[in-house]
Amino acid sequence: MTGKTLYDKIWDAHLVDCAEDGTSLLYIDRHLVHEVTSPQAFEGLRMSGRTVRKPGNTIAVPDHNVPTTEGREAGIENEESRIQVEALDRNAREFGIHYYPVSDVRQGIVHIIGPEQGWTLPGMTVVCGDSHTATHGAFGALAHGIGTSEVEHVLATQTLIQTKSKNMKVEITGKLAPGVTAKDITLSVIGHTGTAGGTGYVIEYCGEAIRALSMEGRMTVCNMAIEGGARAGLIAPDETTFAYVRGRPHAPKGAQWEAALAWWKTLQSDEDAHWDKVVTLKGEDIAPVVTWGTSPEDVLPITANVPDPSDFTGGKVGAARRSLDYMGLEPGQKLSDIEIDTVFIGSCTNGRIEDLRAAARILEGKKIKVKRAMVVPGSGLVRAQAEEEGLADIFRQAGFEWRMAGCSMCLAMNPDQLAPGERCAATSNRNFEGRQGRGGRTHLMSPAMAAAAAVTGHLTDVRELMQPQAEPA
Ligand SMILES: CC(C)[C@H](C(=O)O)[C@@H](O)C(=O)O
Ligand code: SF4
Repeated sequence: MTGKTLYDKIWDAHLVDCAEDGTSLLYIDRHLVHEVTSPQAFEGLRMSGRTVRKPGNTIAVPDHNVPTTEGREAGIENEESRIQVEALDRNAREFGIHYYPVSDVRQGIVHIIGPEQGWTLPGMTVVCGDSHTATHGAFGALAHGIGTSEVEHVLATQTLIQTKSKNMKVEITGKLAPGVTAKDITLSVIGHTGTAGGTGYVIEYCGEAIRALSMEGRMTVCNMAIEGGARAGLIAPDETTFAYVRGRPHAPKGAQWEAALAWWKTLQSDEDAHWDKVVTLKGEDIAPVVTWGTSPEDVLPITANVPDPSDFTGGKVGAARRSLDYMGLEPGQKLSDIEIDTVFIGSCTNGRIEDLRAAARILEGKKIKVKRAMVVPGSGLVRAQAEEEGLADIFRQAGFEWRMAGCSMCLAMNPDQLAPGERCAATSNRNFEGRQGRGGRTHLMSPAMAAAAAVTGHLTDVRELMQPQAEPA
């Protein structure tokens, strides 16, 4: 008998039933809810006279539609947005689930506050009506993004119908060079596999370069598993994970902590586990990257040039031509010559404290050369910590707007939007047409790279701005 992968282990531990055709019923430990994909689900419960099966394991927060300017408690102007947030307010109170309203300092992007509050723990099944639920896989939790009808199903039953995916291993060997971050890893993997490379798989990220990442970095990597087509992303829990989780408000305490820890330590893929697909990248080969097109797979090292559509084959020729047309770029142009109008630092990919620190390190003592730049911390607590550490002052002095927590310009469901043709260096995860506002042009990159673009006014190799590191004694 072959061994099990981490995915197999969590799956088996939550399997309630499996039909002959493979249709399975999984028990769900945590259900995270936001205002966009939940109104009809709660309405469905109401209409059928049902309640939430496990209100104590269900956590709601408004994030996509919330304004990020101060005084936002006064209300939301846009009617559609206001209706969604008001519905969540009402549903959370009526169904008695945990709730973090905008007035609560713990409010933030759902995928940031789950881990922050200790709701996300190793070995759990976590679901949310949101594709970037993959983020929680950084803890060695099996985290599925689900649709609104599934949200209703989980609310009512605390279970989810799934068929099992195949196992894919993505190994990043060796060490990252200075200036290279988790975002560069995850974008480079998608550049390598394509946005469909993970279709039908759950990815486990492993290897020395992954082990060396902080929890923040691991969340950045897993966040984008979905952009590579995978059902979920996972990283086996280790001492870094346990240290992050310990003491969080909803993490187990005392004897329960000890018992949980003993189980968590078994959550690794066995040596002889079977992998249906394996991808290996060398950490040393990964460069700071940026996207040039309208898909996350359109990614290149910052030292490269804009590609020529004729470099591609098949359907990609036309896709590249359309991308370049939309992005207003010429083949052969140096990526580092592309001028930027706006910088957006935030999102569930890169809106955590370490991301803000990395950007602030580049910005310290400098001024922005772009038309506008904003930092949108991923949660109220990230914002408070950044203020305490003096990062907010660095951002403000550089000319950045210092905002309240939410999804913001990651997808422009609130007033934070690009104008047609406006070009943005963004730390988020999707560069689709119109993603940040109709006609807006998005280049994805790491927080340090976004900060570098802010101070030079064009896409920039962050390594040119880094202080030389002192040699260790
Ligand atoms: C609005 C929501 C359903 C959507 C998602 O599922 O990912 C959003 O969070 C996004 O990033 O596009
Ligand atoms: S920050 Fe962006 S990617 Fe993340 S949940 Fe919000 S809209 Fe989706």
